[in-house]
Amino acid sequence: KNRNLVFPPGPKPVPMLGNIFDVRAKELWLVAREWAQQFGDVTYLHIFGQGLVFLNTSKAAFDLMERKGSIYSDRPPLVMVTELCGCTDMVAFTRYGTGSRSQRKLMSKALSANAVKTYQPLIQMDTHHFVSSLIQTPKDYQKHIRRYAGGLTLNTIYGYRITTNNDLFLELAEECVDLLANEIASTGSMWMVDLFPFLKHIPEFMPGASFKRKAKVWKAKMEDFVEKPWDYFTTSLTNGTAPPSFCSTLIDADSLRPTDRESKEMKSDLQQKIFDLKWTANSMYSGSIDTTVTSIMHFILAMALHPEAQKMAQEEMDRVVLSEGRLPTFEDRERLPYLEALLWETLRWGCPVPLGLPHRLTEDDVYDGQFMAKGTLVFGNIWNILRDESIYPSADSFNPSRFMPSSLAALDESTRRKMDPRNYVFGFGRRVCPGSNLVDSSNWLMMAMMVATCQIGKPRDKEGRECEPKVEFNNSVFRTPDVFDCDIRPRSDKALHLLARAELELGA
Ligand code: HEM
Repeated sequence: KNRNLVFPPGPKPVPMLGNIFDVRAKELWLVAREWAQQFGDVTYLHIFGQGLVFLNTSKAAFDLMERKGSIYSDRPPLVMVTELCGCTDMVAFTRYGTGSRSQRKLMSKALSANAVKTYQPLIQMDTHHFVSSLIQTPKDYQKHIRRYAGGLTLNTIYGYRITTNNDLFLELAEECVDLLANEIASTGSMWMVDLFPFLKHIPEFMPGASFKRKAKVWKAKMEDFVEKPWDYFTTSLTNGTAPPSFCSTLIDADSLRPTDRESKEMKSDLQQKIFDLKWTANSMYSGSIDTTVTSIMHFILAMALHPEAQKMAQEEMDRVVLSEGRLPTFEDRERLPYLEALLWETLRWGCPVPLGLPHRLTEDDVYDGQFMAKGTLVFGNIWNILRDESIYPSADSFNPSRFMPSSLAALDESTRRKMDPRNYVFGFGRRVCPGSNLVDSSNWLMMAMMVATCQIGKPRDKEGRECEPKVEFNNSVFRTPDVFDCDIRPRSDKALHLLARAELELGA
């Protein structure tokens, strides 16, 4: 409409196809950072005319996704994820409107800072169990982390207790979350059917319709992922054996057995409530597993690669907590500033979801004289923001001291506020991650317990010499390291003794 308006700058597209050859499925954030360095605050690309925008600075991300939240909060209408694989009502994919709002309301209730306090005993028990298993079989560290992450959510959400690393619900969840992140809704590779929705009508047997055959298999898995834990919950609720959980606080057994006394409207309200609850529960479950696993793996990696940071955290822990003959609890948080700094730096350095999830623009917009069309997919370039040298000098290095009160005190208030990585790692605006309070608590205790009881180092060769671990990232949405070699052992007999005693006390 206005010929003076230009799109934001970006890599040169080829005719018709656009930037299809610039966008890659794995570690797209590395290329997105190079674009940020070349093109500035905002990068624009298109694939077959579908606009993609990367907001490369905290200012651009807040100006648009926060301040203009009413038009930057939709999600893309992905045909493959929603219509073909049946995930329309998973919160991360819900369109902006009443559906996503009512589910988010339920989640903010369940995951508010106050509500999370009520989960602390459970978090404590699962964390102790995790650390004990880690010390017993350190080589299986990734399996233990997965069990911890899945177990904690299954327990808090459905009241389901995992008893083995091969639990069926856990395996199903892992498979489905992996499919979602790396196949069905992978950030860097789009399905043709998402760009050309009419393709969904191609019959399954036709050449080129392999996506439909895949979707059929995946849809069945996704149904199990949503229904099976829910069935477990409703059965235990009607049997009267359900322990307290997110679901049990929001619905009672009588509501699951509607009688003839209820009017049609009451029945349909109830059905809607059950539907919302079932999908909200699944959304929290699916949203928490890979992100939690990723952030804990980053911590183990950081400790293996940076012994000086581990030593400082251990010295603080010994002085403040272990000297009192006990292990850390949530009450110690204020008195452990280095551990706090370690938590922040691990989130910043590791950056579990480097490009967040795409937001969809619902009206044409102009930012700094640059035009963005309705329908553009907008990514907060969290990776680039957390490596901004003006906020985090020597941004590629792991340096928790940058967040110590003494370093922060030397900065002005606005820079201090800007530095907190929790402003960015959980995304932006009205779709910001609802799990941040839970992560803040559970990751803190996890790190505190590992610092108190474990010695984490680089792997050793046959002669016992330290060697560099091979670290690779092969994911598309989450920055999860592939399993890497490392050396994890108990810190001391004292730590082992305290752990055994605490486990007895907690009944973990
Ligand atoms: C270190 C851990 C975590 C990180 C770094 C993280 C990060 C994120 C990010 C970047 C987003 C996208 C936000 C946006 O679109 O702007 C997101 C969305 C989401 N997260 Fe998390 N998350 C974590 C843990 C969790 C946990 C523990 C839960 C649940 C208990 C959870 C549930 C969700 C859900 C349901 C969404 C979709 C929200 C929506 O679309 O409205 N996340 N998360």
